[in-house]
Amino acid sequence: MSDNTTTAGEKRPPVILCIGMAGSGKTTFMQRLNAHLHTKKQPPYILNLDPAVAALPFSANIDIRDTVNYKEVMKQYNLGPNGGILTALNLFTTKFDQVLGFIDKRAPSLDYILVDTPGQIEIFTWSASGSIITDTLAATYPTMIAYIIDTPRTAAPATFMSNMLYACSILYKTKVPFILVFNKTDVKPHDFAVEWMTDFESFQEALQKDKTYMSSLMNSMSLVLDEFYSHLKVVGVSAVTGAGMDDFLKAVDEAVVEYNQEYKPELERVLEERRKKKEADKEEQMARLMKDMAMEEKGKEVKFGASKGKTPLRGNVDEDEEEDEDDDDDDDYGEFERRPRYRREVDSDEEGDLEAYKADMEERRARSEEESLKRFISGQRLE
Ligand SMILES: Nc1nc2c(ncn2[C@@H]2O[C@H](COP(=O)(O)OP(=O)(O)OP(=O)(O)O)[C@@H](O)[C@H]2O)c(=O)[nH]1
Repeated sequence: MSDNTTTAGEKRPPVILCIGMAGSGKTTFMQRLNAHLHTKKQPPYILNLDPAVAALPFSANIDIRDTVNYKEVMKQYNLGPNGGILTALNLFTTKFDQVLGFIDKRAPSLDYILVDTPGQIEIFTWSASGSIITDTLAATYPTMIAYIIDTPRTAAPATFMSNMLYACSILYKTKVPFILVFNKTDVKPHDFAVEWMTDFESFQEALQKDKTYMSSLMNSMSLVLDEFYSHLKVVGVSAVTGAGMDDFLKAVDEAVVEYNQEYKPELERVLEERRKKKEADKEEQMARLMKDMAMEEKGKEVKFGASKGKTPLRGNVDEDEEEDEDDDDDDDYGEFERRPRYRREVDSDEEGDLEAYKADMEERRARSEEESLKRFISGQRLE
């Protein structure tokens, strides 16, 4: 058994997301795995995310079809089958926090959580809801992708390459541990695939036999895939006979270790970075707010005099400062536009208004609490 408990002793069963091209045997594989785990007395918790599946050969604990009627969605939104499946998945994703709540409650008694995805692979792998579901699960549970491949149909180098490129794109998009499951090995063993993935030259040889214009393109792409193969776990299974199921569970254990050693620390680093950025943003906003408030206070003060029909004077200028004003105009005011107006009006014998204003200010000062007074003064005093 894998180490799937946290340091706090909470059990975190692995989540296996089954993904595969239509007809690769995804549903049959899920059925087989479910039966296999039942015989091992480790019944899995199953989520079905395919709203269009007519009948499931196993019972799902949470079924998207119980929440969203995909045919109704098609009718209501005037959509085709793919649009209907995508919209149904989107609607379901809006409730995924509740789904997670159910899983969290059951998690301590579980060993595995299996997720079946829509047959139209791109609806899950390239949709926002697919990413949200994967990321949400991976934030809490050791989550991995089991990419089901139809082995007999992948025996040609060109289809093999296409399938690998697709798998590669999913791996780099989700970043969770990845298990390549070569299914239908009862029809064709997957040894050729393992050889192509481990021995670059043997794949080159196979490519030589392909005389189409694609072969040179594939030649160069196979070089790129070399690095990708090193991140994969590969197993061969037969969903029909049950062969290879224990190998698959071993790969799951390895994927849990990989999740804990690579994905989780990276996730924590990203979360920490986000938290720090949020904090910095908050501080910046606060600083801006304080600055704006100080400006507002200045503005209010001008209105204060004006609203009483008085000279729109700048605030608590004490006498010493007033005396200084003639000497260093620019230093005191900088670009403060109200300054010339004040000077002009004081110069035009409005000392009466000034006296009234000062008395008013004294009254205000007396009413204010010490703290707000300090803020007021520091906001208004001329440096
Ligand atoms: N010989 C053999 N046939 C298999 C195996 N797994 C699945 N099949 C057959 O492959 C066909 C497709 O299997 P499904 O499980 O429906 O495939 P799927 O990927 O779920 O298909 P969608 O529902 O279209 O996504 C069925 O006829 C299965 O019986 C296997 O291991 N060996």
